[in-house]
Amino acid sequence: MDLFNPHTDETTNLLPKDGTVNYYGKLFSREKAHFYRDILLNTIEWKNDEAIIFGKLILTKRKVAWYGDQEFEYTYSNTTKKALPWTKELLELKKIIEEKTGETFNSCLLNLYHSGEEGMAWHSDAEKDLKKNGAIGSVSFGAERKFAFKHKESKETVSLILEHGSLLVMKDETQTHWLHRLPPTKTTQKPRVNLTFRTIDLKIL
Ligand SMILES: O=C(O)CCC(=O)C(=O)O
Ligand SMILES: [Fe+2]
Repeated sequence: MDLFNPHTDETTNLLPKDGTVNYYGKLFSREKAHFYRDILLNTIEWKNDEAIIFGKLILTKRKVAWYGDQEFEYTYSNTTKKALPWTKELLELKKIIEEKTGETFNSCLLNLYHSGEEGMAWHSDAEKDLKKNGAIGSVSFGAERKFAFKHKESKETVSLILEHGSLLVMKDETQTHWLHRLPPTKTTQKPRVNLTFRTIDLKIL
C-alpha cells in the first residue's frame, strides 16, 4: 500500500495494526529547513558507522553521529558509541519536536546519506538500551526519500515520502511488530540528513 492520501494528517495512524506511526509533514519553511540542513552538515561530528558483522569490522558509506543529555554509551550493530553533548541547533530541534509531540527525548542518532545510493536496510529500533515502546521522533532535511514499513509476520507494507523539514513519529508497539527501511534510489544525488530523537532508558544503564 502506498500512502499518498491527501486526507491524512498527524493524527492519522499510518499503520493498520500493531503500532503507531504519525506523519506531521513539513514543520519548517523552506528557508528554515535549508538553514538546518546546512548547519547540521557543517557542525555535526559525522563519522562512518562501524558495525561488526560475522566478526569483521565494517565501515558504512552513510555517516552517523550520536548526541545526548550525558555521555551515554549506546550499543548497536555490536559496537559501542558514546554520546556527544548537544549542539545549539540540536537542542532547539529537540525542544520543537518535544512540543509538537508531547514526548520527551534524551538522545539523538543522526544519519547522513550523501546521495540516493545510500540507504538503510530493513531493521527495527528495539535495542535493549532504548525505552521499551518509547516514541522515536524522526526529522528529515535535504533530499526527499521514500521510507517503508514491513510487518514482521504478515509482511504487509506501508510507505511514504519523507519531505525536507518533516517529522515522522513511531511509537507504541511499532518496533516490536514492524521493520522499517530507507530504500536506496537512483532518483536523487543530493544529501539527506535524518535525526532520530530517542529515549535511552537510564534505569538499565
Ligand atoms: O533515515 C531515516 O529516515 C531512518 C533512520 C533509521 O531508521 C535509524 O536511524 O534507525
Ligand atoms: Fe530505524
